[in-house]
Amino acid sequence: MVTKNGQVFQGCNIENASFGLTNCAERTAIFNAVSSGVKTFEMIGIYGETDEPISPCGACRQVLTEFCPDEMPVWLFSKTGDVKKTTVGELLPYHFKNLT
Ligand SMILES: O=c1ccn([C@H]2C[C@H](O)[C@@H](CO)O2)c(=O)[nH]1
Ligand SMILES: [Zn+2]
Repeated sequence: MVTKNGQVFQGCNIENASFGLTNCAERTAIFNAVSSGVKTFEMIGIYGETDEPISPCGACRQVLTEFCPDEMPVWLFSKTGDVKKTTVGELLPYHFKNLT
């Protein structure tokens, strides 16, 4: 995750024996930044050991929408170097927003 002021916060998949509690790399990176007091983001790159560019799960998409603007670039990478560029808003259209 690259912040507006040029910092880079990394994340990794943090697995748990109770699978649903696993924290994906994307959310780890966001929480890493937020827990360091940084909440303005420029772009995120997501890498997977996959044949196709990896795609974030629904939970990470929701968290991305809450901390990042819809137009923020999201770069998806595969193990072979293929790259796909998308945005937070494209990944989760019509997303839930806090209305209060
Ligand atoms: O089969 C899979 C698919 C995705 N991820 C994780 C790795 C990384 O945290 C995130 C990327 O979206 O998903 C896995 O661990 N296993
Ligand atoms: Zn995820």
